[in-house]
Amino acid sequence: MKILIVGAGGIGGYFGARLMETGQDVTFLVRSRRKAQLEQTGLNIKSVNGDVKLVPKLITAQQQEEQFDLVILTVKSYQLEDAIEDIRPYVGVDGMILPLLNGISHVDDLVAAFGEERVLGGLCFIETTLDENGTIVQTSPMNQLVFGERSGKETGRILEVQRAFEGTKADFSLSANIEQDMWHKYLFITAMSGITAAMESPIGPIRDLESGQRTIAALLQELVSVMKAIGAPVKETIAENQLAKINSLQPGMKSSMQRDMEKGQAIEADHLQGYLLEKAAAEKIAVPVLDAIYTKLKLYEIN
Ligand SMILES: NC(=O)C1=CN([C@@H]2O[C@H](COP(=O)(O)OP(=O)(O)OC[C@H]3O[C@@H](n4cnc5c(N)ncnc54)[C@H](OP(=O)(O)O)[C@@H]3O)[C@@H](O)[C@H]2O)C=CC1
Ligand SMILES: CC(C)(CO)C(=O)C(=O)O
Repeated sequence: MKILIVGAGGIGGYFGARLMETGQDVTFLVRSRRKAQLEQTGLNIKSVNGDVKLVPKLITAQQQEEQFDLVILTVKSYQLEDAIEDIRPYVGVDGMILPLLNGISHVDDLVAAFGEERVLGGLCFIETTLDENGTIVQTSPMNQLVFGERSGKETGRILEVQRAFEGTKADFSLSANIEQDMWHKYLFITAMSGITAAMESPIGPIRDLESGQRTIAALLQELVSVMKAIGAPVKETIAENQLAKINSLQPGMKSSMQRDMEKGQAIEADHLQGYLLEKAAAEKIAVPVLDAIYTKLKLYEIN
């Protein structure tokens, strides 16, 4: 299977490298600055699951006519619009697009651009960031990528993808309910990134405070009310489940949004918190904790 990974950043570089290690035919679509860096340094992963240095196959937009069976999209939400145009020539008529972005609304954008059939569901649980040399640093053991047909069907093509993902050092799992998994991850990350980024602290010290526990629980309840009001396929007990998950994370865990803020980089506030805030307004649901967190994130963006 010919695989194109769009972006060789934290998650794209990591999962791409894990696939390269098993001999998969992986190419990275990158922009010129990252291309020059990767040509000089190679693709370097420093990981609790095993370090690796590889020589990646690289292409840039409009460089060639080649088409790919599977396009794995790993850009940030605010880079999606450009990325959609850049990948158009590379998506074959039977090609599949597997987005790994946090959030949900990118699925609609991809379906609008490429059609229902082309777009799979996907998400990942991993903590990665790039250091000053462009090395991908992965700090906690979890490195899970979940994928599936959005219809939930076990199609021939999804089983082929599953075969291509076998035998890696990461945990690639096929889901029969990826739509729901994506909403659950969206709930988790909107709460986790909002809380850690707004409080400027890893999760441990926040949740150790009673007021921190109450804030996290209240935020989860608000987010779930909005999701249920707009008909998202979330489980009845999901707020409690996600609170338990947040309480079981390693205390030093940070979100990628928080790491981006620490580096002074752009954040995905509108794609994550902002999208649900808009839906809350449309549904006339009060979301005071989400309001406060979003305000803090917007102030970061403005300043
Ligand atoms: N990092 C993490 O721990 C996790 C992140 N996520 C989610 O995954 C997504 C990606 O995050 P992350 O990997 O951290 O982000 P990064 O910024 O590390 O990586 C994104 C990469 O995409 C590249 N890119 C952007 N646009 C294009 C384009 N048009 N063509 C080619 N390359 C492009 C960027 O390249 P350039 O250098 O040129 O800007 C950059 O290297 C986000 O939605 C995030 O929320 C999900 C789980 C965990
Ligand atoms: C919380 C985490 C690390 C889980 O994958 C994540 O998705 C992010 O920070 O973007």
